[in-house]
Amino acid sequence: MSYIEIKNLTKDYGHGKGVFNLDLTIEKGEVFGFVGTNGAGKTTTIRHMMGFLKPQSGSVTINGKNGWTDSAQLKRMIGYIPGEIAFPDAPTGTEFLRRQAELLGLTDMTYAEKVINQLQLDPTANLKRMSKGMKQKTAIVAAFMADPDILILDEPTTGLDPLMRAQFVDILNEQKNKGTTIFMSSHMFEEVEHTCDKVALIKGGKLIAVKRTSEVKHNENKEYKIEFLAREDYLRFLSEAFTILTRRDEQNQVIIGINDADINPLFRTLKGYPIKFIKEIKYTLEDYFKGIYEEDKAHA
Ligand SMILES: Nc1ncnc2c1ncn2[C@@H]1O[C@H](COP(=O)(O)OP(=O)(O)OP(=O)(O)O)[C@@H](O)[C@H]1O
Repeated sequence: MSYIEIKNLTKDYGHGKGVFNLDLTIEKGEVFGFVGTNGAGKTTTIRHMMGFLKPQSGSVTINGKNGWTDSAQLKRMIGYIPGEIAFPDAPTGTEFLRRQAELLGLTDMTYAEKVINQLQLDPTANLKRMSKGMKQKTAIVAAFMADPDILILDEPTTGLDPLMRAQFVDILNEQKNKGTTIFMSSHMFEEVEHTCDKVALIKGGKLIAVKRTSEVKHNENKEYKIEFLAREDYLRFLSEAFTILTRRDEQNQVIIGINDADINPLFRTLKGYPIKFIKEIKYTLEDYFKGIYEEDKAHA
């Protein structure tokens, strides 16, 4: 049995909204990204995982425990960041975190303080007057402070500036190295591409595909952009035996598609050409899912 199992999960809000027959499995220690546009069903799925919603049909099981009937027990072992943060009434961030720690039976605040420092948060501020980013940072500290075995994070970087996003990725990676199982939603592929082991795409409440990020990174089909210094060289190259994907005549530029096995012949050929530059165009997770999306549309 997988560490987290979502089986046939359905919540039909009507008018095609909700989640439908969702199946997902997450292994212990895996970092799993859950991507979808606004309204795709990410929060609905996560709220079922946290036991805030009862499945209409299907189930969520985490570490052998039922997401609905064992939810009190599960909540104690999961660090959770909700999609919309609504803090209980507390005068300051510090007081809120103190109460959270008390609820969790946490006495050692060393790790909480480490995260506070990493995020450069001043928790002494009035909770109600905190900026969106500060609130988000406070929620991150609250979710991480007990150093839980599972983290369920609903768009955790909302409101964080790029520098703080990078800090957050560092904290995630520390957790990943410790073996924490992490499930995080996002509406951006680039955000999950470098942190997650696997990424799932949800659209209209249905699972479109799941992909291991290493497979995308190590894709053996590459694209290269090459720009030639002289027109005649550019024209001469067009008749070589390479797959030309795009021609940009006015810039003497081509984009070629090539398999790793043919890289050496390419560079041998290019020795006879004065080129301005050659650059690999990285194949991204977004490229992969765009392809799946298009196929899905074509079959719809
Ligand atoms: N209680 C509800 N009653 C009716 N419709 C709902 C309810 N909760 C959510 N929905 C609808 O279900 C769909 C999925 O919502 P959900 O919040 O899960 O999306 P999401 O992927 O988290 O989106 P976002 O990125 O905007 O947070 C949306 O169209 C939403 O309006």
